[in-house]
Amino acid sequence: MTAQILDGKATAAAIKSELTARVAALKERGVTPGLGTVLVGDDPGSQKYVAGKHRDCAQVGIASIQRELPATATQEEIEAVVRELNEDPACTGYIVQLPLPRGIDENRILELMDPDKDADGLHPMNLGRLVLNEPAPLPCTPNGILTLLRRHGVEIKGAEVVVVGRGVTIGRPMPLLLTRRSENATVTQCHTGTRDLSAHLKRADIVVAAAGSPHLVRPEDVKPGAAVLDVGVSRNAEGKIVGDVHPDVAEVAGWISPNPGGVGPMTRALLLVNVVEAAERSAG
Ligand SMILES: Nc1nc(=O)c2c([nH]1)NC[C@@H]1CN(c3ccc(C(=O)N[C@@H](CCC(=O)O)C(=O)O)cc3)C=[N+]21
Repeated sequence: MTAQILDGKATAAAIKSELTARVAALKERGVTPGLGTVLVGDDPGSQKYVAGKHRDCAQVGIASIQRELPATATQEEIEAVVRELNEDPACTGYIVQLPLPRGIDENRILELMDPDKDADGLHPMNLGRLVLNEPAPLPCTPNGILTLLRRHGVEIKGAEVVVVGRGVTIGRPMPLLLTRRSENATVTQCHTGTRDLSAHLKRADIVVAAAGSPHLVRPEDVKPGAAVLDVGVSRNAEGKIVGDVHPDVAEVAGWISPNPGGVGPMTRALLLVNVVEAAERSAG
């Protein structure tokens, strides 16, 4: 038996088609959602991700606002672009592509953003709202993972979930989403300081592998039938994506998210959801 696929590509396509109708309805009310992106430097990976986001926007009818700065841009120059997007009524939501070049204070840039235009859900105000159970744009990757599980009928309520990683975009917010009353999962967060990762993984009904450590999750550590989400993005010598989950895990797991084609497309789809929801709120 081999695991069933948590098909991020197909699920993202379904979400985008639902959004197309909501965007059309907004336009009839005179509001066009617009996604802004701020890209600093010329990292090919970042350029590719940002290009993908604008392609998604075009598909659902969201306007694109692209701002690019050279790798030599100063803190003040990046902040000026952020202030400009805060003021721009055509920009209903935006992201600052991370990471920013060395020497730039990333947190200061994020704090300067208008929290109501935060399409990533990573502004400190919105992370605070998440902790306080207040409505807020949700971090795209954790929300994408949750949506992927829900739409494949994987039971979250009561599940033992192990999150591997404690990064700001996935590891830290993921347990906050999973432990809401609406989800009711039980979460263990593991990280590089965890003494016995295998022991935790073996008990998990759902594994979210977001450590950025190639093939960290091995088949002998996975409970038969578990759902395993591979969020890791490392690259091998040929430039191909290597995930945090060993390919043989598919022989043991009940569900597995391919990588690519799993969590990545879902992250992009949930970004669009945040943009459309912000525009709907601003339309009243
Ligand atoms: N402010 C900010 N927000 C982000 O959401 C953000 C960021 N900065 N910095 C970088 C990471 C990375 N990230 C990805 C999103 C989609 C794919 C994706 O769709 N990947 C495709 C394949 C892409 C390929 O083949 O290279 C897939 O998994 O199928 C990948 C990576 C968003 N990030």
